[in-house]
Amino acid sequence: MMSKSSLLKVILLGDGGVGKSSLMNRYVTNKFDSHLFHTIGVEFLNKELEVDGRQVTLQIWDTAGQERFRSLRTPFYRGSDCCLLTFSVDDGQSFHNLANWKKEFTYYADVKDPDSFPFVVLGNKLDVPERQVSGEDARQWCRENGGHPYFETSAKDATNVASAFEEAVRRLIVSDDKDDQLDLNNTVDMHRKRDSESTCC
Ligand SMILES: Nc1nc2c(ncn2[C@@H]2O[C@H](COP(=O)(O)OP(=O)(O)OP(=O)(O)O)[C@@H](O)[C@H]2O)c(=O)[nH]1
Ligand SMILES: [Mg+2]
Repeated sequence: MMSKSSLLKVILLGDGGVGKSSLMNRYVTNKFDSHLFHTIGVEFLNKELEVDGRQVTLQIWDTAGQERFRSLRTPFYRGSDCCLLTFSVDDGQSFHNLANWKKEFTYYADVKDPDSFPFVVLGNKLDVPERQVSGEDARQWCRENGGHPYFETSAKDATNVASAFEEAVRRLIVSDDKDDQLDLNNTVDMHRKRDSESTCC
């Protein structure tokens, strides 16, 4: 049950250089640095926000995408409420690697039901004219791999960055309310069982 002001852990995964750190920095500090160093391990920033009337503290975990840092980042996957699978639209290989990132996350985060886990897919660097990945190909991948929401973003000019993070939170609120509804229904069922017991004696 999400308390009034809930802490939600969102993790950014994807190839080195696709723009994960830039997306986090743009969203939290509204800054963009065109000479960012590669992330080593993980870093996180918090952001308070209100989505559909709910106060949320978003804890955004930014991970190192380079293969050599795999052992440094994987211990931090557990406990994530949402995973932002990130590629850049000017890097076809980073798009083809999305499946590997999803598999790596599912394994190390010990996700019980990957089909219902909230993944959101981000195609970053929308501002770069030389696209290697079309929006249609990306949307098709999302449809065929779990119906994940897809956003095309630019950390450089801030296009769609806030809406991508807010959609991730919205998904969590919706799924949490569904869980609550399920809990509520179970409580009501329990009540009905007691009635039937009382009639049998
Ligand atoms: N044109 C453009 N450049 C971007 C964008 N986002 C990031 N970059 C640049 O791409 C390079 C890599 O960005 P990072 O944010 O460091 O990428 P990363 O995914 O964190 O990389 P790792 O830390 O190695 O995993 C940097 O030079 C950024 O300035 C974008 O939306 N548009
Ligand atoms: Mg980084």
